[in-house]
Amino acid sequence: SKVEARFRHYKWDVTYQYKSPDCFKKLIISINGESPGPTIIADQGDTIVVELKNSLVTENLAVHWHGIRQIGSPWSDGTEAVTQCPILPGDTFIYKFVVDRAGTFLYHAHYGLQKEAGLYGFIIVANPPNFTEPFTYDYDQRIILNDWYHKSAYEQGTGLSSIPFGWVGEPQSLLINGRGKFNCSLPSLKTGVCNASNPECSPYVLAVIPGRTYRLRIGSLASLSSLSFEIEGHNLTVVEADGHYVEPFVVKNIYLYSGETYSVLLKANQDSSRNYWAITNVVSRKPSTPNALAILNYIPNDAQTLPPTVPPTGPLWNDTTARLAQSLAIKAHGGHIIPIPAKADRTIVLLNTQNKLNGYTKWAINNVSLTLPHTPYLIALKYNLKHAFDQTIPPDNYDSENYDIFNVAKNVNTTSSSGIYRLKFNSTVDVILQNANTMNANDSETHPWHLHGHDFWVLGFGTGKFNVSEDSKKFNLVNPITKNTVPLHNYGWTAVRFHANNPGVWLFHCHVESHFFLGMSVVFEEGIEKLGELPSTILGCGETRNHHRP
Ligand SMILES: O=C1O[C@H]([C@@H](O)CO)C(O)=C1O
Repeated sequence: SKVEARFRHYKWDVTYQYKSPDCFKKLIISINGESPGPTIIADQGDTIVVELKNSLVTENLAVHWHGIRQIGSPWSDGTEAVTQCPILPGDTFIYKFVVDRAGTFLYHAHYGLQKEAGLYGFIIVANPPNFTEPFTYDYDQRIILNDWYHKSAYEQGTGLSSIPFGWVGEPQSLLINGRGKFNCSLPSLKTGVCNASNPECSPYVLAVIPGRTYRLRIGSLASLSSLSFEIEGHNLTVVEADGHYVEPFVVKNIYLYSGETYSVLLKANQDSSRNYWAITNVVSRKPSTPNALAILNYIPNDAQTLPPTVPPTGPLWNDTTARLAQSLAIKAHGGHIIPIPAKADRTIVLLNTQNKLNGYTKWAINNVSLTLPHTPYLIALKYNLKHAFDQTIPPDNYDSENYDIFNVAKNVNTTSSSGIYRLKFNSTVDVILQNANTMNANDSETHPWHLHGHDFWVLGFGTGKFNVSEDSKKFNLVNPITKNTVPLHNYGWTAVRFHANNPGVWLFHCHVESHFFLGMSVVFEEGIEKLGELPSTILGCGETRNHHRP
């Protein structure tokens, strides 16, 4: 039984609204009044059409479809300054793309720091009807995790771009399916801004039927935090990661880095006379953000009845070993291994550093902090607008002999550039992400790296400085998982391989929103000459104004 590929049409109006997701009232960015936004539910092969109206009044907008490769539609990737001009206030932009693979994906704003303000959601793509998944379940549920700030995206962006540096700080709360709990009884709060009994911030309730198995699709779109998620008294069996089947493994808690998705199986096999806590907590950074709680409600108990127990506190924030172990445990499911090319045509080593530039704080890759151009790369490359961005090609390596990744660099100054990496079309590329100390002594952060336009094979993770001859021998070429987002653990390295076979221009960046904003990104181009005419709707800014716009 073959189902005809369909068009799925969405009409989204993006507006600011006053909402209290963690009981604290602030302006958030909504889609049709909602945050998290509506879930896109489609079948593999469907064409998604999103008519996106920017009703933010005074702000530009762009939306990225995270994990969708955009094969044949690189202009729909939604990356402002890379694949399109920003959508101006009052304008409507039409995103049109095919969801070519089944799995769990995300979407979120990709202009400035707007993801932080609440524009995010799920994309769930179902398999064809004759396809058998390597596991079974009774019900399919979704959990989207986020961290939450009370300052506006505008205020945060301005702080990050100022001298002295205005760091965004730790988030005020965490949200499970858009609900968290800020402490409204703090004496410093003005009356009326925080209301602990506002129904908008009542905990999310996951109702389960005793004995049944639930597939929980969990995704994180945190702006800063690495998270752990667990359900009191229940194991979780990990079965999918970033839209690929995983050789199942059982965990008590699952770590999620911003931009990752997982499916886990939850069996409702505990004491059905009571409810249980679900919690998410911050890991990797010293937490000063309260955990978010949700309720696992065994039907027919009252959903509002709080579990009789003290909520679990989650794993220790500084247990790097446990987090590395979970990264290493994720392998492609035996029946779903995507064959990996035996070797790479090119290896790019990317050193991640925190730096200064003329007194500003930046993040840099191989001592280059990316500045996004005013003319999107895709358009500049297609129309050969050579002045639109820096033609200097960034380095494939750093001075690894002389760089001490365990200490603050002697000279923390960096450079900035809008230069990009040009990849040979159809070549196989290895990227070694190398972490280092920040500008603070004894400090190295976790960075979730996300690649647009591709999935990559995860070759390996390690601690310390990557050693080419030793560590590359240990790459997993047997059953590596394919993903689009992967953590770079503190003081460690992460190696990935991808096939540069998707004509377009693609960001590869740290998914910590403020780090990307501060330049922690590179840009890959491949096969631009293979692209036909660009849609005129992506034009209109920078040097593209000279090209025809209807
Ligand atoms: O970019 C960052 O800046 C701060 C801190 O290093 C300086 O205040 C922090 O934790 C980051 O991730």
